[in-house]
Amino acid sequence: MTAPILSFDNVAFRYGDMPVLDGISIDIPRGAITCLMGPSGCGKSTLIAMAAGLLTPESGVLRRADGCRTAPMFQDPLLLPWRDALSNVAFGLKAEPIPAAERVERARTVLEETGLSGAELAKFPHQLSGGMRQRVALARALAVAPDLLLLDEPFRALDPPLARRMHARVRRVIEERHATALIVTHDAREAVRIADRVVLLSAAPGRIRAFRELPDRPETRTAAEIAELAEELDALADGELPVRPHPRVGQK
Ligand SMILES: Nc1ncnc2c1ncn2[C@@H]1O[C@H](COP(=O)(O)OP(=O)(O)OP(=O)(O)O)[C@@H](O)[C@H]1O
Repeated sequence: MTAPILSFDNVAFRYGDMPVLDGISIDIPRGAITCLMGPSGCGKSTLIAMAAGLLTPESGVLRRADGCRTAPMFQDPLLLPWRDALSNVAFGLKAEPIPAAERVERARTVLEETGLSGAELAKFPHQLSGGMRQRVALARALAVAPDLLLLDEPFRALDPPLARRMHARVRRVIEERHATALIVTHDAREAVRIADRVVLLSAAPGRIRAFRELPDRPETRTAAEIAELAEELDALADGELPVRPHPRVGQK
């Protein structure tokens, strides 16, 4: 068994005196997509920020594999307002040992794959729609060829056909590069369309409520299977199905 790329061991976190996460133990295995779901305010974004190294657990241990390149994307796309879409993505590649012209070409390719091209690439963040800004932020995360993608509701502002294209794009990145993704979503169908495994958190302070390893590869799931699995996840989240105990979530 290869070591997980990310591992939470009894992690707790609080803002001031408000507990936000408690007793979080999860292993995130390499080469898979894990979706994180749970009620609003249960600490999903906080968990992503900790995984990105921006917040430190109050207690417990959070381990990232040595040399792991992490690319986070937060709910509010943090784009540089004085750079256009192309330059925002190319700027994210600044640390790469490649010539500037190549950075721009790579940025253009990834943006085109997220459905942005032509005049849109020269638009500044304030000239882009919310969905376009989100795609620029997603392109920036994908462009750096990360080992670990941390995506907080990355498809929220996209129309359904575009969201499905982005699901396929993210999956391709994961499979081609044997990368890993931890993705927050509120949408059980979306989770089933993209994920290998789903972690459900309870209401605040977030604890792991349930874990579900999904059968087969997402792209082979039929519409009927997607509907059935999504219904099951919703029922688990609503407490309508018994939660099976697990020794350590996600351990294979
Ligand atoms: N910087 C902060 N300072 C204080 N409290 C915060 C801060 N960020 C988040 N919180 C609080 O921590 C709790 C968890 O927030 P978080 O954003 O992690 O939840 P979430 O599960 O991602 O929510 P949502 O699904 O609505 O995006 C919420 O009660 C929120 O108000």
